[in-house]
Amino acid sequence: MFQYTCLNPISHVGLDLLTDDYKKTDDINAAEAVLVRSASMHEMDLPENLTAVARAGAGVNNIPLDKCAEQGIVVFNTPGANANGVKELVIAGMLFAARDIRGGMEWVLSEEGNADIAKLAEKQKKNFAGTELSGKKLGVIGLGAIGVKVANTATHLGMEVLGYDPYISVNAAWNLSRGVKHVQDVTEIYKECDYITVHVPLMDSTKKMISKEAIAMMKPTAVVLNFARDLLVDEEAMVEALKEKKVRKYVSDFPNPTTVGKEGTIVTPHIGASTEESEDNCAVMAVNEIMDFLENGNITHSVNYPDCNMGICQAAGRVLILHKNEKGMISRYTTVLGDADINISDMTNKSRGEFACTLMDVDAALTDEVVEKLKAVDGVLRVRVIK
Ligand SMILES: NC(=O)c1ccc[n+]([C@@H]2O[C@H](COP(=O)([O-])OP(=O)(O)OC[C@H]3O[C@@H](n4cnc5c(N)ncnc54)[C@H](O)[C@@H]3O)[C@@H](O)[C@H]2O)c1
Ligand SMILES: O=C(O)CC[C@@H](O)C(=O)O
Repeated sequence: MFQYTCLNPISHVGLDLLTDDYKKTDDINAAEAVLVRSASMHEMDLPENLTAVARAGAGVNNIPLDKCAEQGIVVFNTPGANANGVKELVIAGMLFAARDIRGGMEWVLSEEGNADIAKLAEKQKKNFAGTELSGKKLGVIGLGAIGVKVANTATHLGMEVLGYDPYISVNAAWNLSRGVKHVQDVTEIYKECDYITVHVPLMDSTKKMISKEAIAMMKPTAVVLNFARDLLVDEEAMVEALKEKKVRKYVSDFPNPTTVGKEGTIVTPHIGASTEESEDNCAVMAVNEIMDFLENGNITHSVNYPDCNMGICQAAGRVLILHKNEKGMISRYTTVLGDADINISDMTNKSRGEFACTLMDVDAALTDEVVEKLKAVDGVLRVRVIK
């Protein structure tokens, strides 16, 4: 029986995949797996029992990835599972910035009960006029799951699209419309674009990447959209630029005291991924990742360990070892198993930065003594006997 806990509401479409071998607990100390969305895990003590954290979403800045890795806890995310939901809201964000849809709706509500509203509207509508997206230049910074979808859709709206991503994956490049111009220098986007949208992960290297200097390069008519994370933008500088009419609008999905209610801001309550479809997709992917990890030791879409997969175990036993990426680790495991007269029938070893994993199928079940010897190898962070 595997115990899991949810730190945020997770769609039942995903949770329903869990078999009778899984039990939900509210006690994190009893849980082997955590399912989480945006709840911050940075201040949490990570219990001994915990072996896996699945983020039902893309951004993992709410999870202490290295601390988890050091404790042999594998962290997963669900790449692309909510990308369409975010893309659609980004397009809505552009439309809300282009035309005063909200002002117009508020005016209509303020005239509730006015029998002459239809006539009055014809006079008032000039106050809510705007511009069209077609023919405008859009710059997309970060061409991953979301950025590619936004860029491709914008080409269908008649926009001229510039994309910037020095680390673009082969898969993303394949999916990118040929109509998108791939720029090497992000300042081209800052200087030339009418709409600039950012879709990169929040990391030390991307914090405040939309800096005061970047904002100063923008056109006074520019609209900046941020559906990634608020800390990616120097928002103090942004609010100042909006006040001085040096940029036109800032559309953000991350409410905070710096931006809410400030001139030129349009802020939504982190609802980019809040669609039935995105929530279901994320939950299904997260639950499948957790089940394959707990039942088979396979790692798919991890963000702190390498991916590693040997399918379903057909041998007498399987063991997963999470360890430091150091020289000589495998020879130490094979020595322990050889000394115990246990043959390895299949094995895979993968590394990612400082961390690595070794998955081994063996011809005999491992005794407690052998497991203790594997745990005692210097550099080993966790040993999980799968079978
Ligand atoms: N508003 C929401 O509800 C919501 C939902 C999903 C994701 N997000 C945020 O959006 C981010 C992006 O999501 P995604 O699914 O597209 O992720 P992704 O990993 O598929 O794409 C991120 C892209 O950013 C690129 N990148 C990294 N550093 C860069 C840099 N310095 N300059 C340019 N490009 C850079 C990467 O190469 C990658 O292609 C997430 O990390 C998350 O913070 C928000
Ligand atoms: O879980 C959510 O609603 C937000 C998800 C989003 O911020 C993400 O990074 O995937």
